[in-house]
Amino acid sequence: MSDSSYRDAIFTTPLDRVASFSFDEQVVACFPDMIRRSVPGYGQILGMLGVLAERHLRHGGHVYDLGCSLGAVGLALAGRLPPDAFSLTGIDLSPAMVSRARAILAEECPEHRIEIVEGDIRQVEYRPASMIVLNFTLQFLSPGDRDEVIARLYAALEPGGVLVLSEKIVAADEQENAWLVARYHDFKRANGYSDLEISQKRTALENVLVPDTLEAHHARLSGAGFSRVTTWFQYLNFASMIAFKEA
Ligand SMILES: Nc1ncnc2c1ncn2[C@@H]1O[C@H](C[S@+](CC[C@H]([NH3+])C(=O)[O-])CC(=O)[O-])[C@@H](O)[C@H]1O
Ligand SMILES: O=C(O)C(=O)Cc1ccccc1
Repeated sequence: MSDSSYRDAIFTTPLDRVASFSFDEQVVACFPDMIRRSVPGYGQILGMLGVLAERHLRHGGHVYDLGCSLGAVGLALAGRLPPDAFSLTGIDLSPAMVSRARAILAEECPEHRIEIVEGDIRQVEYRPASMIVLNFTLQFLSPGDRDEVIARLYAALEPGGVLVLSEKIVAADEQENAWLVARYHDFKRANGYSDLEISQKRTALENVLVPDTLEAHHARLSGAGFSRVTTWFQYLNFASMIAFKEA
């Protein structure tokens, strides 16, 4: 998949005015490279999603991949599970992402029952599901919309179902947060991004990607009814949680 992806050079040159980040054609063309160089643990999380599905997804159950971008979650599950093990609906708001995702999935796993729908995860009518994945998507919704989306996903999950939520996070303690952000910028530098790219991307993401604390995520998930919530992964200011609905 990354073979057909360009290197992310979006913020390499100085811009008079840095526009807000959006998932347009330019981002789609370099997205696999961008996300791998920008999200600590991205590849490891995808690998583990397949393992979590093997353990927690009811055989033949339905999966939602919300904010699916190029369909990486569906590809990861298809890489570990046979076609009869699950069906999956990926949903994304970006038309450019959706058309590219459809092409990738048709090419990579034509036997698996994976459909990609263009839509807003705040408005979809969900059908019963055994597993729901939000892999770095909730962070792009307005903070005021997040409780309701999680409550609706809880309602859509079958008893015994799981929700996996991966997010960029902020630490409540200012010093701890400053250290995490500084090391995150070191991580990006180590992955070939310049100081200019790091700072222009940061500006572009202001008010677009608004991170919550891990505590706020746990409180939201528990408040929606999930009986158990575990942070199973953290790498700097990026984390992934799994929430269980009572069987
Ligand atoms: N309201 C919305 N409804 C639907 N989609 C949305 C909405 N808002 C944003 N998106 C979509 O959420 C995706 C977030 S990227 C997910 C990576 C993927 N999960 C991966 O595992 O590769 C994460 C990142 O780029 O950091 C984008 O494709 C948006 O169009
Ligand atoms: O690059 C960043 O600063 C991030 O927080 C991660 C990211 C990755 C891809 C699109 C938007 C944000």
